[in-house]
Amino acid sequence: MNDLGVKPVVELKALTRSFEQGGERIDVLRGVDLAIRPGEIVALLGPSGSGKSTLLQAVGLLEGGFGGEIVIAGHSAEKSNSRARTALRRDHLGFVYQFHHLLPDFDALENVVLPQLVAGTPRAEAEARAQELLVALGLGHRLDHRPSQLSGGEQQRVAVARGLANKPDLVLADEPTGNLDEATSDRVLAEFLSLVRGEGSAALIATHNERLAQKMDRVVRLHEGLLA
Ligand SMILES: Nc1ncnc2c1ncn2[C@@H]1O[C@H](COP(=O)(O)OP(=O)(O)OP(=O)(O)O)[C@@H](O)[C@H]1O
Repeated sequence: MNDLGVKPVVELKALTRSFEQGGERIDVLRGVDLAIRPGEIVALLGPSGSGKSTLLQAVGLLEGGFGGEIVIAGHSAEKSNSRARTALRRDHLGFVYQFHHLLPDFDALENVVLPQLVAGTPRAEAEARAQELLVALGLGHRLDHRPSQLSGGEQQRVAVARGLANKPDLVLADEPTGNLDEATSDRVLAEFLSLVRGEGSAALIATHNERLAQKMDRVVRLHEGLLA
């Protein structure tokens, strides 16, 4: 298929980010260019400290201080005020955090329902969607369990469902299975990728794991502040 004219879900143009540490300046990102097409699953590889989380924070519009340009679904983040950036995040992006970010006082279903209510989805619709995602991830019998009553793999599946709940155009994930054992990590990642593919979302997934990265559509590597 000729994809000329297909608008990327995200475009980074000459993205830079520096930090001051002990009076010294560290240039973590030194001019990163990246475009992700709709539905494309991209692995972001790089050693510890290479700037993967920093890059994901830029795309997630979670922090300022970046140079260059970030364009989400055709909208330039620099030209948007904070309200418009919040809307861009809500309408286009999903975040899969590690499972310790789940809300401990809410059960699995509610953890997936809440971000949808925040986005304005009516409760009945949000509950149906949450249930559908959790069932697809094999958690149909765990809907009313709180995170502390779930295994690590189950908690991470809830985090996956939560990240996909609002049907994002682009899912951002930072080491989404990093704190699971190898077999569970492989299983949860396979389910995550299959769900993302089924939904037609794009994804940018940071990982140290070369083997897991090979299961994605494209691998990009951060090296000395640039993407290879
Ligand atoms: N808020 C900050 N203040 C100062 N330095 C920072 C800050 N955030 C990140 N850094 C530095 O930027 C560099 C990149 O950090 P980052 O967390 O993006 O790397 P990473 O590739 O995600 O690492 P890991 O794989 O270990 O999570 C590191 O040297 C880190 O110390």
